[in-house]
Amino acid sequence: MNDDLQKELGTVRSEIDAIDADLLDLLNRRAKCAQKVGEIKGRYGDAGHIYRPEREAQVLRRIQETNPGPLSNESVTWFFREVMSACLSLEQPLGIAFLGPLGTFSEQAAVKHFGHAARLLPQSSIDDVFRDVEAGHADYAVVPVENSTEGAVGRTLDMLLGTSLKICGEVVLRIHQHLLCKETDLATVTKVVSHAQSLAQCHEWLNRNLPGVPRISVGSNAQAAQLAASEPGTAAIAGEAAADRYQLPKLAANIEDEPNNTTRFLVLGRHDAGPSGRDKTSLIVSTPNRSGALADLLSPFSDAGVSMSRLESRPARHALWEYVFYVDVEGHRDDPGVASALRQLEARAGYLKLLGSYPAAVY
Ligand SMILES: O=C(O)C(=O)C[C@]1(C(=O)O)C=C[C@@H](O)C=C1
Repeated sequence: MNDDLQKELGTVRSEIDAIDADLLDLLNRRAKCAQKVGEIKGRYGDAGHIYRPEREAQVLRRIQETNPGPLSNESVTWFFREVMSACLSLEQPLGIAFLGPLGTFSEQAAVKHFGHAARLLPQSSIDDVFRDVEAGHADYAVVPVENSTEGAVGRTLDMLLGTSLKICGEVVLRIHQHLLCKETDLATVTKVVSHAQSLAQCHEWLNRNLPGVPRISVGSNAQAAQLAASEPGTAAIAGEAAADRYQLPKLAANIEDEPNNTTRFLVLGRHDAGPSGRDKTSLIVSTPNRSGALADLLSPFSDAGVSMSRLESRPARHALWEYVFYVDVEGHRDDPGVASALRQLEARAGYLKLLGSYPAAVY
Protein backbone atom coordinates (compact mmCIF):
# COMPACT_ATOMS: atom_id res chain seq x y z
CA MET A 1 0.00 0.00 0.00
CA ASN A 2 2.75 2.43 1.02
CA ASP A 3 4.85 1.24 -1.94
CA ASP A 4 1.93 1.85 -4.30
CA LEU A 5 1.48 5.32 -2.86
CA GLN A 6 5.19 6.09 -3.30
CA LYS A 7 5.13 4.73 -6.86
CA GLU A 8 2.11 6.77 -7.92
CA LEU A 9 3.42 9.91 -6.26
CA GLY A 10 6.82 9.31 -7.84
CA THR A 11 5.36 9.17 -11.34
CA VAL A 12 3.48 12.45 -10.99
CA ARG A 13 6.43 14.12 -9.22
CA SER A 14 8.73 13.16 -12.09
CA GLU A 15 6.27 14.84 -14.41
CA ILE A 16 6.29 17.94 -12.19
CA ASP A 17 10.12 17.95 -12.19
CA ALA A 18 10.18 17.81 -15.99
CA ILE A 19 7.62 20.63 -16.24
CA ASP A 20 9.63 22.73 -13.77
CA ALA A 21 12.74 22.25 -15.91
CA ASP A 22 10.76 23.42 -18.97
CA LEU A 23 9.34 26.34 -17.03
CA LEU A 24 12.81 27.36 -15.86
CA ASP A 25 14.07 27.25 -19.40
CA LEU A 26 11.07 29.20 -20.72
CA LEU A 27 11.28 31.81 -17.97
CA ASN A 28 14.96 32.44 -18.70
CA ARG A 29 14.28 32.60 -22.43
CA ARG A 30 11.60 35.19 -21.70
CA ALA A 31 14.01 37.13 -19.47
CA LYS A 32 16.59 37.20 -22.30
CA CYS A 33 13.90 38.62 -24.64
CA ALA A 34 13.17 41.35 -22.08
CA GLN A 35 16.90 42.15 -21.93
CA LYS A 36 16.89 42.39 -25.73
CA VAL A 37 13.87 44.74 -25.58
CA GLY A 38 15.79 46.91 -23.09
CA GLU A 39 18.81 47.00 -25.38
CA ILE A 40 16.61 47.99 -28.38
CA LYS A 41 14.91 50.76 -26.37
CA GLY A 42 18.36 52.05 -25.38
CA ARG A 43 19.56 52.03 -29.00
CA TYR A 44 16.54 54.08 -30.12
CA GLY A 45 16.99 56.60 -27.29
CA ASP A 46 13.92 55.28 -25.50
CA ALA A 47 15.76 54.24 -22.33
CA GLY A 48 13.60 56.51 -20.15
CA HIS A 49 10.55 54.45 -21.16
CA ILE A 50 11.61 51.00 -20.02
CA TYR A 51 8.43 50.44 -18.00
CA ARG A 52 5.45 50.12 -20.37
CA PRO A 53 2.18 50.06 -18.43
CA GLU A 54 0.11 49.61 -21.62
CA ARG A 55 2.12 46.55 -22.69
CA GLU A 56 1.92 45.02 -19.20
CA ALA A 57 -1.86 45.54 -19.11
CA GLN A 58 -2.18 43.88 -22.53
CA VAL A 59 -0.07 40.88 -21.43
CA LEU A 60 -2.13 40.41 -18.25
CA ARG A 61 -5.47 40.81 -20.05
CA ARG A 62 -4.44 38.25 -22.68
CA ILE A 63 -3.36 35.81 -19.96
CA GLN A 64 -6.77 36.18 -18.28
CA GLU A 65 -8.67 35.79 -21.55
CA THR A 66 -6.79 32.63 -22.55
CA ASN A 67 -6.38 31.01 -19.13
CA PRO A 68 -7.83 27.47 -19.43
CA GLY A 69 -7.61 26.77 -15.65
CA PRO A 70 -7.65 25.07 -13.22
CA LEU A 71 -5.50 27.96 -11.93
CA SER A 72 -7.67 30.98 -11.15
CA ASN A 73 -7.26 34.22 -13.11
CA GLU A 74 -6.12 35.82 -9.86
CA SER A 75 -3.30 33.26 -9.49
CA VAL A 76 -2.07 33.45 -13.09
CA THR A 77 -2.25 37.26 -13.05
CA TRP A 78 -0.17 37.33 -9.88
CA PHE A 79 2.36 34.92 -11.42
CA PHE A 80 2.77 36.82 -14.69
CA ARG A 81 2.92 40.14 -12.84
CA GLU A 82 5.91 38.76 -10.91
CA VAL A 83 7.49 37.36 -14.08
CA MET A 84 7.25 40.78 -15.76
CA SER A 85 8.52 42.46 -12.60
CA ALA A 86 11.61 40.21 -12.60
CA CYS A 87 12.13 40.71 -16.36
CA LEU A 88 11.76 44.48 -16.04
CA SER A 89 14.31 44.56 -13.21
CA LEU A 90 16.87 43.06 -15.63
CA GLU A 91 16.22 46.00 -17.98
CA GLN A 92 16.08 48.64 -15.23
CA PRO A 93 15.42 48.19 -11.49
CA LEU A 94 12.54 50.54 -10.55
CA GLY A 95 12.22 52.52 -7.31
CA ILE A 96 8.61 53.01 -6.19
CA ALA A 97 7.65 55.74 -3.71
CA PHE A 98 4.49 55.22 -1.65
CA LEU A 99 2.95 56.28 1.64
CA GLY A 100 4.75 54.21 4.30
CA PRO A 101 5.69 52.74 6.62
CA LEU A 102 6.22 49.25 5.22
CA GLY A 103 3.18 47.10 5.88
CA THR A 104 0.50 49.57 4.73
CA PHE A 105 -2.17 49.05 2.06
CA SER A 106 -0.15 51.44 -0.13
CA GLU A 107 2.73 48.94 -0.01
CA GLN A 108 0.27 46.20 -1.01
CA ALA A 109 -0.89 48.33 -3.94
CA ALA A 110 2.71 49.07 -5.02
CA VAL A 111 3.60 45.36 -4.96
CA LYS A 112 0.35 44.38 -6.69
CA HIS A 113 1.21 46.73 -9.55
CA PHE A 114 5.01 46.49 -9.80
CA GLY A 115 5.69 43.03 -8.32
CA HIS A 116 8.34 42.07 -5.78
CA ALA A 117 11.39 42.94 -7.90
CA ALA A 118 10.67 46.68 -7.55
CA ARG A 119 12.57 48.63 -4.86
CA LEU A 120 10.12 49.93 -2.26
CA LEU A 121 10.71 53.51 -1.08
CA PRO A 122 8.27 54.27 1.78
CA GLN A 123 7.67 57.99 2.43
CA SER A 124 6.19 59.70 5.44
CA SER A 125 3.52 61.76 3.64
CA ILE A 126 1.65 61.94 0.34
CA ASP A 127 3.52 65.22 -0.38
CA ASP A 128 6.85 63.40 0.00
CA VAL A 129 5.70 60.62 -2.33
CA PHE A 130 5.09 63.20 -5.09
CA ARG A 131 8.34 65.05 -4.31
CA ASP A 132 10.44 61.88 -4.39
CA VAL A 133 9.45 61.18 -7.98
CA GLU A 134 9.52 64.83 -9.06
CA ALA A 135 13.10 65.08 -7.76
CA GLY A 136 14.09 61.88 -9.60
CA HIS A 137 14.87 59.89 -6.41
CA ALA A 138 12.13 57.39 -7.28
CA ASP A 139 10.90 56.30 -10.72
CA TYR A 140 7.17 56.00 -9.95
CA ALA A 141 4.71 56.88 -7.19
CA VAL A 142 1.70 54.97 -5.92
CA VAL A 143 -0.85 57.16 -4.08
CA PRO A 144 -4.37 56.43 -2.81
CA VAL A 145 -7.01 58.54 -4.59
CA GLU A 146 -10.40 57.20 -3.46
CA ASN A 147 -11.95 54.61 -1.18
CA SER A 148 -15.35 53.06 -1.77
CA THR A 149 -16.55 53.87 1.76
CA GLU A 150 -14.46 56.91 2.78
CA GLY A 151 -14.52 58.80 -0.57
CA ALA A 152 -11.77 60.91 -2.14
CA VAL A 153 -8.29 61.34 -0.70
CA GLY A 154 -8.17 65.15 -0.62
CA ARG A 155 -4.40 65.51 -0.28
CA THR A 156 -3.76 63.44 -3.41
CA LEU A 157 -6.26 65.55 -5.40
CA ASP A 158 -4.63 68.77 -4.18
CA MET A 159 -1.14 67.54 -5.07
CA LEU A 160 -2.30 66.55 -8.58
CA LEU A 161 -3.14 70.20 -9.23
CA GLY A 162 0.47 71.37 -8.87
CA THR A 163 2.54 68.39 -9.95
CA SER A 164 4.43 67.92 -13.20
CA LEU A 165 3.94 64.14 -12.90
CA LYS A 166 1.59 62.19 -15.16
CA ILE A 167 -0.82 59.43 -14.25
CA CYS A 168 0.39 56.28 -16.01
CA GLY A 169 -1.65 53.62 -14.23
CA GLU A 170 -4.22 52.72 -11.61
CA VAL A 171 -4.39 49.92 -9.05
CA VAL A 172 -7.61 48.75 -7.45
CA LEU A 173 -7.15 46.95 -4.15
CA ARG A 174 -9.83 45.13 -2.18
CA ILE A 175 -9.22 46.17 1.41
CA HIS A 176 -9.32 43.12 3.64
CA GLN A 177 -8.75 43.83 7.31
CA HIS A 178 -7.40 41.12 9.61
CA LEU A 179 -7.06 40.85 13.38
CA LEU A 180 -3.34 40.21 13.84
CA CYS A 181 -2.10 38.96 17.16
CA LYS A 182 0.36 36.58 18.77
CA GLU A 183 -2.44 35.32 21.05
CA THR A 184 -4.35 32.29 19.84
CA ASP A 185 -7.64 33.05 21.59
CA LEU A 186 -9.87 36.12 21.31
CA ALA A 187 -10.50 35.93 25.07
CA THR A 188 -6.87 36.90 25.79
CA VAL A 189 -6.92 40.07 23.66
CA THR A 190 -6.70 43.07 26.01
CA LYS A 191 -6.60 45.91 23.49
CA VAL A 192 -7.08 46.54 19.77
CA VAL A 193 -4.88 49.06 17.95
CA SER A 194 -5.19 50.37 14.40
CA HIS A 195 -5.52 53.43 12.22
CA ALA A 196 -8.81 55.23 13.03
CA GLN A 197 -10.20 54.42 9.56
CA SER A 198 -9.56 50.71 9.96
CA LEU A 199 -11.14 50.70 13.44
CA ALA A 200 -14.19 52.39 11.90
CA GLN A 201 -14.29 49.87 9.05
CA CYS A 202 -14.43 46.96 11.55
CA HIS A 203 -16.67 48.65 14.12
CA GLU A 204 -19.53 46.12 13.99
CA TRP A 205 -17.23 43.09 14.02
CA LEU A 206 -15.46 44.51 17.10
CA ASN A 207 -18.81 45.15 18.84
CA ARG A 208 -19.84 41.55 18.25
CA ASN A 209 -16.56 39.77 18.92
CA LEU A 210 -14.55 41.96 21.27
CA PRO A 211 -17.16 43.99 23.23
CA GLY A 212 -15.65 46.18 25.92
CA VAL A 213 -12.05 45.68 24.72
CA PRO A 214 -10.40 49.12 24.41
CA ARG A 215 -9.75 50.36 20.85
CA ILE A 216 -6.78 52.66 20.40
CA SER A 217 -6.05 54.57 17.20
CA VAL A 218 -2.44 54.95 16.02
CA GLY A 219 -0.75 56.58 13.01
CA SER A 220 -0.93 53.64 10.62
CA ASN A 221 -1.91 49.98 10.39
CA ALA A 222 1.76 49.09 10.07
CA GLN A 223 2.55 50.87 13.34
CA ALA A 224 -0.34 48.94 14.93
CA ALA A 225 1.16 45.68 13.69
CA GLN A 226 4.54 46.63 15.17
CA LEU A 227 2.83 47.12 18.56
CA ALA A 228 0.99 43.79 18.29
CA ALA A 229 4.27 42.07 17.47
CA SER A 230 5.91 43.40 20.63
CA GLU A 231 3.11 43.61 23.26
CA PRO A 232 1.40 40.45 24.54
CA GLY A 233 -2.41 40.80 24.50
CA THR A 234 -2.35 43.59 21.89
CA ALA A 235 -4.11 42.84 18.60
CA ALA A 236 -3.74 44.99 15.48
CA ILE A 237 -6.22 45.49 12.67
CA ALA A 238 -4.21 45.60 9.46
CA GLY A 239 -3.84 44.07 6.02
CA GLU A 240 -1.89 41.23 4.46
CA ALA A 241 1.28 43.29 3.95
CA ALA A 242 1.51 44.03 7.70
CA ALA A 243 0.85 40.37 8.59
CA ASP A 244 3.72 39.33 6.30
CA ARG A 245 6.06 42.14 7.29
CA TYR A 246 5.71 41.61 11.07
CA GLN A 247 5.11 37.85 10.90
CA LEU A 248 1.85 38.08 12.78
CA PRO A 249 -0.71 35.27 12.61
CA LYS A 250 -4.31 36.15 11.71
CA LEU A 251 -6.50 35.55 14.74
CA ALA A 252 -9.47 36.46 12.52
CA ALA A 253 -9.41 37.15 8.77
CA ASN A 254 -11.52 39.53 6.62
CA ILE A 255 -13.22 41.28 9.53
CA GLU A 256 -14.24 44.42 7.59
CA ASP A 257 -17.95 45.25 7.97
CA GLU A 258 -18.29 46.21 4.30
CA PRO A 259 -17.06 43.26 2.20
CA ASN A 260 -16.68 45.35 -0.99
CA ASN A 261 -14.40 47.89 0.63
CA THR A 262 -11.99 48.92 -2.14
CA THR A 263 -9.31 51.57 -2.55
CA ARG A 264 -8.17 52.95 -5.88
CA PHE A 265 -4.55 54.08 -6.20
CA LEU A 266 -2.91 56.11 -8.97
CA VAL A 267 0.49 55.33 -10.41
CA LEU A 268 2.43 58.49 -11.29
CA GLY A 269 5.56 58.90 -13.33
CA ARG A 270 7.31 61.40 -15.57
CA HIS A 271 5.31 60.23 -18.62
CA ASP A 272 1.86 58.77 -19.15
CA ALA A 273 1.09 55.56 -21.08
CA GLY A 274 0.39 54.61 -24.68
CA PRO A 275 -3.01 53.17 -25.65
CA SER A 276 -3.66 49.65 -24.33
CA GLY A 277 -7.13 49.11 -25.80
CA ARG A 278 -8.94 49.74 -22.51
CA ASP A 279 -7.82 53.06 -21.07
CA LYS A 280 -8.83 56.02 -18.96
CA THR A 281 -7.95 59.68 -19.21
CA SER A 282 -7.92 61.96 -16.16
CA LEU A 283 -8.07 65.73 -16.17
CA ILE A 284 -8.77 68.76 -14.01
CA VAL A 285 -11.03 71.56 -15.26
CA SER A 286 -12.52 74.68 -13.81
CA THR A 287 -15.28 76.90 -15.06
CA PRO A 288 -16.79 80.23 -13.99
CA ASN A 289 -19.31 79.76 -11.17
CA ARG A 290 -22.67 80.08 -12.97
CA SER A 291 -25.63 77.73 -13.27
CA GLY A 292 -25.29 75.05 -15.95
CA ALA A 293 -21.62 75.92 -16.58
CA LEU A 294 -20.29 72.49 -15.66
CA ALA A 295 -22.85 70.62 -17.77
CA ASP A 296 -22.03 72.89 -20.76
CA LEU A 297 -18.32 72.46 -20.21
CA LEU A 298 -18.45 68.66 -20.15
CA SER A 299 -20.98 68.23 -22.98
CA PRO A 300 -18.22 67.57 -25.62
CA PHE A 301 -17.64 64.19 -23.93
CA SER A 302 -21.26 63.07 -24.18
CA ASP A 303 -21.48 64.52 -27.72
CA ALA A 304 -18.49 62.35 -28.70
CA GLY A 305 -19.95 59.26 -26.97
CA VAL A 306 -17.18 59.25 -24.35
CA SER A 307 -18.30 57.92 -20.94
CA MET A 308 -17.32 59.71 -17.79
CA SER A 309 -16.38 57.30 -15.00
CA ARG A 310 -15.78 59.85 -12.24
CA LEU A 311 -16.46 63.47 -11.39
CA GLU A 312 -15.15 64.96 -8.15
CA SER A 313 -15.22 68.59 -7.07
CA ARG A 314 -12.71 70.29 -4.81
CA PRO A 315 -12.50 73.89 -3.63
CA ALA A 316 -10.08 75.99 -5.70
CA ARG A 317 -7.74 77.33 -3.07
CA HIS A 318 -7.27 80.78 -4.57
CA ALA A 319 -10.95 81.90 -4.47
CA LEU A 320 -13.83 81.39 -2.04
CA TRP A 321 -16.65 79.16 -3.39
CA GLU A 322 -14.82 78.44 -6.64
CA TYR A 323 -14.28 74.81 -7.54
CA VAL A 324 -12.04 72.66 -9.69
CA PHE A 325 -13.39 69.39 -11.09
CA TYR A 326 -11.50 66.12 -11.36
CA VAL A 327 -12.82 64.15 -14.31
CA ASP A 328 -12.04 60.59 -15.43
CA VAL A 329 -13.27 59.49 -18.86
CA GLU A 330 -13.06 56.16 -20.61
CA GLY A 331 -10.59 56.04 -23.49
CA HIS A 332 -7.10 57.26 -24.33
CA ARG A 333 -6.29 60.89 -25.21
CA ASP A 334 -5.20 59.61 -28.65
CA ASP A 335 -8.61 57.97 -29.32
CA PRO A 336 -10.41 60.18 -31.90
CA GLY A 337 -13.52 60.78 -29.70
CA VAL A 338 -11.51 61.70 -26.60
CA ALA A 339 -9.07 63.82 -28.63
CA SER A 340 -11.85 65.86 -30.23
CA ALA A 341 -13.69 66.33 -26.90
CA LEU A 342 -10.44 67.51 -25.28
CA ARG A 343 -9.89 70.07 -28.04
CA GLN A 344 -13.37 71.53 -27.49
CA LEU A 345 -12.92 71.46 -23.74
CA GLU A 346 -9.67 73.37 -24.04
CA ALA A 347 -11.47 76.12 -25.97
CA ARG A 348 -14.23 76.41 -23.32
CA ALA A 349 -12.56 75.81 -19.95
CA GLY A 350 -11.15 78.54 -17.76
CA TYR A 351 -8.48 76.03 -16.76
CA LEU A 352 -7.63 72.57 -18.09
CA LYS A 353 -4.89 70.22 -16.98
CA LEU A 354 -4.48 66.82 -18.59
CA LEU A 355 -3.26 64.43 -15.90
CA GLY A 356 -2.62 61.54 -18.26
CA SER A 357 -4.00 58.55 -20.13
CA TYR A 358 -3.37 55.09 -18.72
CA PRO A 359 -4.58 51.46 -18.87
CA ALA A 360 -7.67 50.68 -16.80
CA ALA A 361 -6.72 48.53 -13.79
CA VAL A 362 -6.28 44.80 -14.37
CA TYR A 363 -7.84 42.97 -11.45
O1 LIG B 1 7.69 44.82 -23.90
C1 LIG B 1 8.46 45.57 -23.30
O2 LIG B 1 8.57 46.80 -23.58
C2 LIG B 1 9.28 45.04 -22.20
O3 LIG B 1 10.12 45.77 -21.68
C3 LIG B 1 9.05 43.66 -21.70
C4 LIG B 1 8.12 43.62 -20.48
C5 LIG B 1 7.78 42.12 -20.20
O4 LIG B 1 8.44 41.52 -19.37
O5 LIG B 1 6.88 41.61 -20.86
C6 LIG B 1 8.83 44.20 -19.32
C7 LIG B 1 8.63 45.50 -18.92
C8 LIG B 1 7.67 46.39 -19.54
O6 LIG B 1 7.01 47.17 -18.57
C9 LIG B 1 6.70 45.66 -20.37
C10 LIG B 1 6.89 44.37 -20.75
